[in-house]
Amino acid sequence: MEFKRAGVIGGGAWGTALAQVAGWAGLDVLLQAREPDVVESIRERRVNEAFLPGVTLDDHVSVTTELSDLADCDVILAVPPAQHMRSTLTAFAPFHRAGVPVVLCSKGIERGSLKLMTEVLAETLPAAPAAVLSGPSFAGEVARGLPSAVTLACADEALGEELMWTLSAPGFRPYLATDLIGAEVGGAIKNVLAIACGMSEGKGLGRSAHAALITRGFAEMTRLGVALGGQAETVAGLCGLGDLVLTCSSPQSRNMSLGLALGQGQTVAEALAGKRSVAEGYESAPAVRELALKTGVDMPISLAVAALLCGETTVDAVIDNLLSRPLKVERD
Ligand SMILES: NC(=O)c1ccc[n+]([C@@H]2O[C@H](COP(=O)([O-])OP(=O)(O)OC[C@H]3O[C@@H](n4cnc5c(N)ncnc54)[C@H](O)[C@@H]3O)[C@@H](O)[C@H]2O)c1
Ligand SMILES: O=P(O)(O)OC[C@H](O)CO
Repeated sequence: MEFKRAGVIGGGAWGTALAQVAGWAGLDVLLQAREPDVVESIRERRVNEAFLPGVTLDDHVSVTTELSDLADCDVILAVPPAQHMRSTLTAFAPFHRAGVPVVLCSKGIERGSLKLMTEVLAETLPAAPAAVLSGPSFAGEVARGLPSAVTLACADEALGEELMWTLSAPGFRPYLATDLIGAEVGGAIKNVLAIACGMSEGKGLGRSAHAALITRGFAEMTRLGVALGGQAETVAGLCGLGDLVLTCSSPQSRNMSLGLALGQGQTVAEALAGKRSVAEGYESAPAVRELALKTGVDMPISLAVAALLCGETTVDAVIDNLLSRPLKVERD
């Protein structure tokens, strides 16, 4: 099947960057944004000034506020914040045609249900073949054409291959996988771990602590991925380890910069005040904690971040607790 018209749901930074990539790939792209100011700024100035300033959009990209306008698209990229995925897909359901694939591009775990985005998709658009696009990719870099590589996971290998070619563009390289769970878990957990790395940076704990957090955090995301039915090899790819390294290494990351602010002494409310953009680690951390407790997976760093974000502890107590855990073998 050849895809010609892509609908992108979610006019935040990443939805806009992916619309840009799809436009470069030669697709006719319709970007759906909720905010009238976003639609106006793209229509009039070809720039999403609210969420992706400074990037002029490709001529193949047009914009709408209406989900119904995406009814004739032959592939959909779903890019709302993870906590709004269910309501967004439910609103889109009347306009979805059976068999039109949905590529899930958001990173998070739904609070309350503790579900992955593929589970949310299966419940809201059961006739949609699912794919997951996830990996180390800052929207601003991707939308400017800087090189990046991501995992594109799809259980149907032929469809996955078609989507891989469809969504590849100069500088944007999707790598194929079939393990959707592994791809999703990596993207969701790295956001929580990036908050921990930011805190460590903000407290001035040094590069050694940073490397230890990344490595032990990677062990946490791998354990959870495997417990949920994913493969350790997938988590070790771009969607897991790759994204963990990126997100934990740059204050360009909203999650890492939230952690930095907390490490420097701001409260959660102060650090999030006035932000229009999403820090998915903050949103998903309580669900990650519940999921770890439910599955019996040992995730001390993620649990500590969740406790801090929920106001149950302090940065200093988190550090003390992590450093006083019993010593153990490295590989368990
Ligand atoms: N920004 C990046 O570099 C990047 C890269 C890869 C993946 N992602 C993922 O993409 C997803 C979207 O992030 P983003 O960076 O594009 O967002 P953003 O922070 O740039 O913008 C916030 C988005 O939230 C939407 N929103 C707010 N309230 C909503 C509601 N009630 N219902 C539906 N949508 C609502 C806004 O319309 C806007 O699109 C996240 O899961 C994020 O982890 C982001
Ligand atoms: O800014 P963040 O922390 O949401 O990270 C953006 C992307 O997920 C990086 O791959």
